[in-house]
Amino acid sequence: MFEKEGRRVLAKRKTLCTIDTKKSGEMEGTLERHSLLQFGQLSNPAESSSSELRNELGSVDGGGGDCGEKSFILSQDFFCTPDYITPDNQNLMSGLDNSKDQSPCPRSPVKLNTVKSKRCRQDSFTARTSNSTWFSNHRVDEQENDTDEIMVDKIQANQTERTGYVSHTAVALRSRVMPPPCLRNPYVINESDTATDPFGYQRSKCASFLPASVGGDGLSRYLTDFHEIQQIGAGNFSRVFKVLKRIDGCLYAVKYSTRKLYLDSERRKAMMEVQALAALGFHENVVGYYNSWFENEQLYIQLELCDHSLSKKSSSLKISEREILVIMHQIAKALQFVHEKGVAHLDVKPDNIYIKNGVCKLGDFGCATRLDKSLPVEEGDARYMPQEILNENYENLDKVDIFSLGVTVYELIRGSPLTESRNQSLNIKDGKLPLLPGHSLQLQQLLKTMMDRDPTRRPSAREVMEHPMLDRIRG
Ligand SMILES: Nc1ncnc2c1ncn2[C@@H]1O[C@H](COP(=O)(O)OP(=O)(O)OP(=O)(O)O)[C@@H](O)[C@H]1O
Ligand SMILES: [Mg+2]
Repeated sequence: MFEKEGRRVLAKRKTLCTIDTKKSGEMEGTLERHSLLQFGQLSNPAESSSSELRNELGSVDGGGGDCGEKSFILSQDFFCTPDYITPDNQNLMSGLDNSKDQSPCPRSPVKLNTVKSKRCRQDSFTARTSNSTWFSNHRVDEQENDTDEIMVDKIQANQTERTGYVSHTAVALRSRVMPPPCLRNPYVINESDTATDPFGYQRSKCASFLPASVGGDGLSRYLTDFHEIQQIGAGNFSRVFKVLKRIDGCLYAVKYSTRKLYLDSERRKAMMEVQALAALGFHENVVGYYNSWFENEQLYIQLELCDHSLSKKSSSLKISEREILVIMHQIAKALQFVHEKGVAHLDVKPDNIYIKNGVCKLGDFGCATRLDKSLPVEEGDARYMPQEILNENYENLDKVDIFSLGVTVYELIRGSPLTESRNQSLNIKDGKLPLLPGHSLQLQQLLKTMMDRDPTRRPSAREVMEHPMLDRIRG
């Protein structure tokens, strides 16, 4: 039944596309060109008019990236959004309140049609489940197209019955018409959430089905929704890009896995990062999370865009004690928030602390786990890990983060990255810090306790935050 209805949506999509192509006008020409570019159907995208557009856009976005879609991006004007900013103080919950702004946007019939046809294609399953009247109203138009498609379905069903084999095409087709699975988020600790969750049943029912090939048909959500500006970072497993979201005209960071995640188990593991971010919610010192999706066997994560990571700052400039205290205070605040939610980060280090407008944000939740040890533990960068975790003692995971914050601050004071050297690492893991000339004894003493070999003697995140030495920056 799902296949049939999905087929109807596809057929409807075809109908809408036909209507679109019959219309003429400047915007339509631009969009058509845009989609040709996107699907690689223009033989030479660098040619005349498109290179003109690229030049103009280059002056808007700072010159980075390939931008052959100037008119398309300028079409953001239709949506009444500010240009080229990442929303500040993005409280995701309050962001949902539409009641405040009732001002209407200018309408463009051509634009609306185009969006509608795209929507039908991408959100076919959502439309099917959420708007059954839409389907009943359009049944007649689609019956002709359905006939062929139902035949294909029948043949496929017969084949499956006979051989037990499900063809690749059938799986791909099903992944387009079945709703994506609802997964239980292991980082959400409030039991009552699951009790009242209307999707609880489906969650367990389809938890083993994680399609990761959406976009394999040539439709890329990343390219459709975002204009890539430039690469801003790379980790062991991912690349991070500064992007402009076409529909809201704001800048974001999009991180995607460099490795293809073919196995269900690999995808589940990668998803833990977004599940942790989603469960944590908004905090000014935690990098903001907006969205995530699988495409082409890769996980894409849309994040708040920050200016740079702390490692860049630490290697280029000497940091004053006051700045050190501010960083320590803000990351301790982030850790207190994270720990209070029952989560440990387990990869605190300068690379994973980002700065935005002078505010520190803890990022990269790829190793985040539950404090109650109900999830597997995968420790982060060994240079910042205390001895107990290397001995697989997971009793005080929150104190692992405190140790790593101590090492991070020590590295910032040193002004050069820690090496993998065994001696250096042994001294640090034993809490043996060399004297740090030019820095107060009080700070050095606090660092020593944060890096104590015994995790129970390390202060909690709250104790670090409320340490009297930090009064200097609070006042
Ligand atoms: N939201 C962001 N804003 C700005 N830069 C970012 C953002 N997210 C990541 N980066 C940059 O990209 C780099 C790599 O990101 P990230 O640490 O999340 O990737 P990773 O592959 O998980 O890393 P790791 O190698 O630590 O496991 C960061 O060090 C940072 O410089
Ligand atoms: Mg990282």
